[in-house]
Amino acid sequence: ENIKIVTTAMQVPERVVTNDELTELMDTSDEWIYPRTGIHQRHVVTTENTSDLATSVAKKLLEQSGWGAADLDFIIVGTMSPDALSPHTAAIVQGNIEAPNAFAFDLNAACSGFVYGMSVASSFLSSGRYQKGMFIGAEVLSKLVDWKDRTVSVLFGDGAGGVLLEKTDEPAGLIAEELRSFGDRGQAILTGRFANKNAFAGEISPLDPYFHQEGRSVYSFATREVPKVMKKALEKAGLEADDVDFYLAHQANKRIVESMAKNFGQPMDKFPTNMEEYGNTSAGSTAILLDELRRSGQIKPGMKIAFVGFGGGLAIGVQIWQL
Ligand SMILES: O=C(O)C1CCN(c2ccc(-c3cc(CO)ccc3Cl)cn2)CC1
Repeated sequence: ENIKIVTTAMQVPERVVTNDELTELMDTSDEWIYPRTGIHQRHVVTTENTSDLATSVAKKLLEQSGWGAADLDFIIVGTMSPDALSPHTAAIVQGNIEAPNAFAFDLNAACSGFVYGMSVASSFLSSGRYQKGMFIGAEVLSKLVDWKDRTVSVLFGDGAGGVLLEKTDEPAGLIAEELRSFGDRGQAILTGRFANKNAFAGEISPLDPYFHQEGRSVYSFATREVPKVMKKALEKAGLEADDVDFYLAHQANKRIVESMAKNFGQPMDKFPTNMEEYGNTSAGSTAILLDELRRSGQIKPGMKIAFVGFGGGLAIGVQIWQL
């Protein structure tokens, strides 16, 4: 079954925080942050929560496509920073845009959330059970980091991006995917841990809920394991690296994206980056990049695009699409 990405949209909070502004909060500098990460600034919420960013994306998607909210069969939100466990963020969006025929749920695959979400959404459509769907990657990571911890708070940003998908007769759709998990290495990226406090467990030491990562081991995970998964997806697609027009990699770290491009012998302009502006927005990052490239006309129908997610879990997801 063929599937079309009908349109894309993004939403980032107004408030920009530059590396220089962070030096007022903690002992850091642009000279430390930028060379290691490629990040100059990030957008941070002031009043909005994850569902607000996602709702803005949803409204733009409907406006741009001419679809009515009642046309939607489902709304999936990929997030590791939901407003709450209940109601889940996708349900809040469904209520906000008044989409009576859409069932909604969140999925959490951390920074692979966009790819895993596109996999689930496209599978719903390929099954023939549903016709029109919305997938949004949305994060407010600023609530998960300790803003006194300069090793991680400088890496992340808030933002959301999404797509509308529908079945089509056109020769467009998912060509191949490879989704992998590495649960044995999960301790390398931690956040949002909360301790059990039931009346029967006796004294439990509280867990700190903040973001912690073993930068070096995640870095080597990303540079060693991700290329293997990309090669597997290309193999399944019967494609060579040169056949793909753009590789949209999770925007965690510019050095990692550069090493991927080098690994595949591709020019950097096939591995566009925008972490300079947004930092790492986890499940939002690939969707935001896709929207910017579609709006600038760099990504067009007929192209072959690879989405490459990697991060918390640890997990990796690669999908190759024919637009
Ligand atoms: O300390 C240093 O010199 C540097 C500072 C920057 N580093 C890293 C390492 C890993 C990540 C990362 C994080 C996530 C979590 O969403 C997902 C995916 C990745 Cl690849 C981001 N930055 C390496 C060490």
